[in-house]
Amino acid sequence: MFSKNNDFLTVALPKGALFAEAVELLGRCGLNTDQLLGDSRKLFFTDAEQEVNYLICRPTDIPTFVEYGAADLGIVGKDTIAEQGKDVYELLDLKFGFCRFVVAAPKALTPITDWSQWAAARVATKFPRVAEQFFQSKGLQMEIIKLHGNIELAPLVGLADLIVDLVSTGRTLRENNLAEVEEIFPVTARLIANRVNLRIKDRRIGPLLEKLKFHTSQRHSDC
Ligand SMILES: Nc1ncnc2c1ncn2[C@@H]1O[C@H](COP(=O)(O)OP(=O)(O)OP(=O)(O)O)[C@@H](O)[C@H]1O
Ligand SMILES: O=P(O)(O)OC[C@H]1O[C@H](OP(=O)(O)OP(=O)(O)O)[C@H](O)[C@@H]1O
Repeated sequence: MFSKNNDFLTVALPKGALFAEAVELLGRCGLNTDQLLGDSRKLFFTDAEQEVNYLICRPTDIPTFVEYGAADLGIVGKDTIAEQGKDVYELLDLKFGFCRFVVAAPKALTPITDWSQWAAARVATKFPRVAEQFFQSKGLQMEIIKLHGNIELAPLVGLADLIVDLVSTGRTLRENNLAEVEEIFPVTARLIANRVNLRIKDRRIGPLLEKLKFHTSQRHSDC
């Protein structure tokens, strides 16, 4: 059962691309993650011995669970944090989930050297806030079109002129005849905390944070 005992630490984990590495990192820090490794449809797990609850959440929902204190800690990409601007405390760069926010365009139209010719262009993205801020910093007022995925389709079918999206290997751009125009900022997974619970549960969060710092610094020097 999910424990509502206040001594328990509740950690929100992102299902999907970041899940396996998040679980592996917590395991390295001494948490018993065995329950998380099975093929289960359960959305929460409780480790009564270590007094930890784990919530399995959609990545985009992690900041909400943490902001409201339903989870004390969460693991989520910097992309999601930047886009949502929720009131959560970003504790640590976990140094996995490496990717980059980029502007991309149909390959034939790149490189773009003169942005003034793109004023009022249509930009498809899952991240309207990040896109808006980037183009505003260039003094450009673009028409931002919010999509929920497969953003690379938009320029191919004339829905948009440009996209703002995450790139890791670059394969999705390449296979859809798009090319990177400009990097916006790099992205990694981050540890976030509820601002109030961070103080109240310092006894639980402090030691875990120290272990995570140690293991993420090791990880960096491994690369
Ligand atoms: N190609 C990639 N390479 C590395 N990391 C990535 C890549 N794509 C996304 N990520 C990172 O993984 C996080 C989760 O991505 P994932 O695709 O699992 O979920 P999502 O579909 O974006 O979330 P949701 O289902 O809540 O909309 C992203 O927020 C980003 O930080
Ligand atoms: O550079 P690559 O290694 O090809 O990775 C980039 C792709 O990964 C992400 O998509 P995801 O798989 O999360 O699907 P989505 O389009 O539904 O967000 C991102 O939105 C790109 O489409």
